[in-house]
Amino acid sequence: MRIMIWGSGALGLLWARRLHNLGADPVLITRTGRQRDRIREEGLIVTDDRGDVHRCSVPVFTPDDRLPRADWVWVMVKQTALDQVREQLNRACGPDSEVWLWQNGWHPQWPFTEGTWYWWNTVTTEGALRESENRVRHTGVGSTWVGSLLSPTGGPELKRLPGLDRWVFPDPHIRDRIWTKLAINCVINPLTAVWGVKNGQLLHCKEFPALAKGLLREAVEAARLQEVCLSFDTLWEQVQAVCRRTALNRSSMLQDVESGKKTEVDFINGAIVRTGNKAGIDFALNREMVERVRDVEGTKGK
Ligand SMILES: NC(=O)C1=CN([C@@H]2O[C@H](COP(=O)(O)OP(=O)(O)OC[C@H]3O[C@@H](n4cnc5c(N)ncnc54)[C@H](OP(=O)(O)O)[C@@H]3O)[C@@H](O)[C@H]2O)C=CC1
Ligand SMILES: CC(C)(CO)C(=O)C(=O)O
Repeated sequence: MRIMIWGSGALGLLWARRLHNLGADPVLITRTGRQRDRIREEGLIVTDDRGDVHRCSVPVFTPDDRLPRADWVWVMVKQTALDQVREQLNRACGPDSEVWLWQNGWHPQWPFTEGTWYWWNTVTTEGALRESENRVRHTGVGSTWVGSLLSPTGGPELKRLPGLDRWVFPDPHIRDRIWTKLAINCVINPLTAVWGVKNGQLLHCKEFPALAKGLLREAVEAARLQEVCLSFDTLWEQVQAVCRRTALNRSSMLQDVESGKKTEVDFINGAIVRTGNKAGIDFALNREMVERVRDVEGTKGK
């Protein structure tokens, strides 16, 4: 069973070690030759959730190397790189390959259908932080769900990798789960990025409750347009719970802003705005978040 992890960032490095431990045959893909060579020379180093440090080595390539065929390709790049990777996948996918998409947010062309391969979407509540080219820290133990956006009964055969079912669960309603996470992210991510605060600090900001509830109301309405039924009250509870549980974390959007990278805002708040636009509705608060995050993107050095 060969699983190719396309994208050697936080999630990719975390899962490479986990798959290695499960006895799978993981292969990592890095964007740059520099990261590939570093992982080849030094291995990858994972600090687990208890603070113990583990080292392991796995085969690693760049997309331009000659790639082995993979049974499953786990695409673990940000949404901002997904279109580029999509065009490169035939370098590793055969007719029977299955592609798992691990991104937060909603891509405007989902569900993907190109190629002969199956496309699966996942949602994960794991937390991982990349500390260097070959080092990652497991910051939060969570679970992962996988399913098909096209058919509730579709999904990968998880038994192909014994032990995987400890972390990954089939979900016939993966669209609902994606939109639930997107709704939570549409509040926490832009506000932490724009105000420059950690997740827990949001709860102490005076403007937070009104703004968060306004963003959530729009998210619930957008989800309805995507045929997903979300409960506003449940989401508001979940947002506050995530802020408390991850109080000391810098959201992924804040981290991207701080390191001068493009954020995933177009696929989170932007997905809500686009869904509204198609129905002739202006989701003004989410639109404002897209604009405000774009304003701070690129203002900090790399
Ligand atoms: N980290 C987490 O805890 C969680 C992340 N997610 C989601 O998972 C996705 C991945 O997140 P995360 O791992 O944190 O992101 P990272 O930015 O840490 O990693 C993404 C990796 O993709 C690489 N990459 C970009 N373009 C290519 C390419 N063309 N070919 C190969 N590799 C490429 C980047 O390389 P380079 O650095 O060289 O640009 C980087 O190493 C995101 O959508 C995120 O929202 C979801 C839940 C939790
Ligand atoms: C849940 C949250 C907000 C945790 O930081 C997250 O998913 C992110 O940072 O992208």
